Amino acid sequence: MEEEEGAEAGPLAVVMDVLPPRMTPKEEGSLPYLRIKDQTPTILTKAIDALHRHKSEFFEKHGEVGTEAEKKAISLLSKLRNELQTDKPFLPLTDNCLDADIWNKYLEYHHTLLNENNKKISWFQSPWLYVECYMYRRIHEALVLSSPISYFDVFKESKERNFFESQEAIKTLCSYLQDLKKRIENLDEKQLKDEFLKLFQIVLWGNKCDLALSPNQSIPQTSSPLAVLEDLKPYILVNNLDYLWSLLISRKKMRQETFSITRVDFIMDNAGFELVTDLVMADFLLASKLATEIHFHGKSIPWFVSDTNKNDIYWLIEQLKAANTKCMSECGINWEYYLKHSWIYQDHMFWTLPHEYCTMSQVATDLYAELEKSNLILFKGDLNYRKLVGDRKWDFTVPFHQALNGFHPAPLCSIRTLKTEVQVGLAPGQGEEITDTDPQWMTTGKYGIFQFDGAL
Ligand SMILES: O=P(O)(O)OC[C@@]1(O)O[C@H](CO)[C@@H](O)[C@@H]1O
Ligand SMILES: [Mn+2]
Repeated sequence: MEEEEGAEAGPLAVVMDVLPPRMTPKEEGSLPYLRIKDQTPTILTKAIDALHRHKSEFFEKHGEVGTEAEKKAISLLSKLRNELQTDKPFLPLTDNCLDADIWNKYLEYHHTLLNENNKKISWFQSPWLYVECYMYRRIHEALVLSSPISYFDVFKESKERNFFESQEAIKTLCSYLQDLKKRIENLDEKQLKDEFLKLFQIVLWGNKCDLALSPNQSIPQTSSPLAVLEDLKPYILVNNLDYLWSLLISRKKMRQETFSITRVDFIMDNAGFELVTDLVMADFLLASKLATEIHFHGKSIPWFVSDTNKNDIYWLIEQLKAANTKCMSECGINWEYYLKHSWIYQDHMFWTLPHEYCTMSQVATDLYAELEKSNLILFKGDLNYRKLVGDRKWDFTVPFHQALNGFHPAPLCSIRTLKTEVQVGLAPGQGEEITDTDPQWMTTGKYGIFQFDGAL
């Protein structure tokens, strides 16, 4: 057990005096160790390759200054890769971005936690969540310091490739949505619930597609995403979708008398196919009147290779509008309109800090207050889950509510395929039973959860 860090958690330290230790790459052979050792250098190498490939574009746009900037960014990223591989201490950020101060304070704070046996804040000695987030922030710093090409997203091409390679699945989904919207008014409650459950499962399995886990390969959705849902049901380890349905349908029924709005927030994860599933779900929630207001929360900088930022959404919509399949272009036109008029896109810097979510009410008071206005917050993906439960070595049976450690802005649900060894809220014996038949169950993205917390 680890002592809670008062400086970071503030008053929370009083509520929770002991917490399980955080995941860390310290131990050779552990999953965090292997991911930092093998996967992150590959991600950096691919980022460097992306800059190389755009050399002539930088020259055409900016002349010699562009070429110099490309060289500078490459040398900063190579230096970063070297720091990582030789386990050098973390350096403070030197750019002038708004969050640099918070990052540097976080580094200082981790220094204050050090004791005799734990000598430095470095790539293999620090909490894994911090190490990974720090790497993506340093990649951003390398670009920021390389003006005039600071705008360049080193992961853009991989995100775009995922979209193109998932064309068939995207077409199937768009066509399904357009057809569903035509008949939605005539569905009875049971039929509507069936569609709700079906689309949410598509959203869940869409999270298999992240690119940080397999930097060398894109995982496109080639088969029909709808046809495989029944076969995948046994892999849903926690299924609280009924709570989500009860919450939204009861608000819809009572809305006339009591509630004026039902607000659903998506804390988004990956671009490409997964993003399409989010937009399909949002469109369905509004068309079915299960929700009246949708907020999307994206990342403000390139993050964990495939995470969605504002440009990725607008790029996707342009692609859909230009598609020569009617259902896709219709989705593109509708979603562009919704983003102008009703869907709200926000990208708070907190989402790209290394902090676990139980600190949000102190570190990002404004964002916490914003989320308190929601009626249901959907946290997409593995990284969001790690931040929700603090990336700690919890027992499988610890209740989700407890692992959230005081983070309860509104009813929330994690929708995540398992890619790291963090999981709470399982039935007694459930985790051990799966380990017997499938020892890799926590890391392959084969299993998923819909895990809800909140009052109904
Ligand atoms: O959040 P996502 O996109 O579902 O997954 C992100 C991820 O692949 O990146 C990290 C790689 O080590 C892990 O947190 C996780 O496995
Ligand atoms: Mn992601």
